[in-house]
Amino acid sequence: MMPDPTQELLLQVQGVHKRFGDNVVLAGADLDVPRGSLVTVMGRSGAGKSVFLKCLADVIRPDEGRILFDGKELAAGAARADFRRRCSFLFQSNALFDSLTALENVALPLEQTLDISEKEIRERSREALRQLELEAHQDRYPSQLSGGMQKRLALARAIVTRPELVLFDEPTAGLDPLRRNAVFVMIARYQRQFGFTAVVVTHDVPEALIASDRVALLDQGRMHFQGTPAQFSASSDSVVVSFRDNTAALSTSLAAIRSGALLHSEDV
Ligand SMILES: Nc1ncnc2c1ncn2[C@@H]1O[C@H](COP(=O)(O)OP(=O)(O)OP(=O)(O)O)[C@@H](O)[C@H]1O
Repeated sequence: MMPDPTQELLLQVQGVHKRFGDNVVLAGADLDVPRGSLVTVMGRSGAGKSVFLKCLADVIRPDEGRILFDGKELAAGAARADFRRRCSFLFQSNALFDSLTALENVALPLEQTLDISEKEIRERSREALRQLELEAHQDRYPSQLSGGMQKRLALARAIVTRPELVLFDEPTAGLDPLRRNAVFVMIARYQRQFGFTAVVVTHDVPEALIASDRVALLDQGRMHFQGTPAQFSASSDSVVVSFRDNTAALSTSLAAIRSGALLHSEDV
C-alpha cells in the first residue's frame, strides 16, 4: 500500500534485517509512520514485532537497513542522540520503580535527560500526573495502584519529556478483553490530546483496528501489508485474510468497544 505522499513522515523504516544465529527474524521490514498518527504493527506470536520495535527504540541494532527519524538516518551519532531526546518507549511490563512514589517515577526521565531546575521538574511531573488523572495518587507507590493506574503512570512517565514519538510494546499483554479495549482507547485518546506520534505492536487485532490511523502486518520478516484499518478489513490478500480469520474470535470485544462503554480512563 502506498503512503499518502502529502503526509509528512516522522519515521521511515527501510529494509531492516535482523537475525539471531540461524533465526532470521526481520528480512527487509519497511514501515512509514506519518507525523501525528497512531500506527499499529500486528503479527502472529513470534513474528518479530518486539524485535522490530526494539530496533526502532535503538535497543537492538539491525544487521541491515535504514531508520530515518524526521528525515535523518539514525546511524549517525548526532541524529541518534537527538532521537533519544525526542522519543520514549513504553515497556510491556510498565517498568515502574517500586521503591519510588508515583511522582518520583514520573520525575525520573526529566532528571536524567533534561537540564532543568528541581522546581520545574516537580511542576512538570505534577502536570503529567494531573493530565493522566493521577494527581491524587502522587505519593503512592506503584504496588498501591490498580493495574490500570500503573499503566497510566507508565504513560505519564513516557510523556513527561514531551516526546514526539512514543513506542508501545504490547501495551495490552496479559489483560482481559475489556481492559484491552480500555487501554487502546486510552492510548488513542492521549495520543490525540498530546499530539505525539505513536507506534504500537500488538496481537490484539480488533482493538488495533478501532484505535489506529494505520496498521501494518508483519509476516515472514516483512511488512506484508501497510494501510488504513478500512483497507485492512477489506483486503482480499490471502495472508491478510488468514490473519483476520484467526483473530475473528475476538469480535465480541470489538462490539464492546463500539458500544462506547469504555471511553473513560477510570475503566482501565
Ligand atoms: N535477544 C534475542 N536473542 C535471540 N533471539 C531472540 C531475541 N529476541 C527475540 N528473539 C527471537 O526472535 C523471534 C521473534 O520474537 P519477538 O519477541 O519479536 O516476537 P513477537 O512477534 O513480538 O511475539 P509475541 O507476540 O509472542 O510477543 C523469536 O523467535 C525469538 O525467539
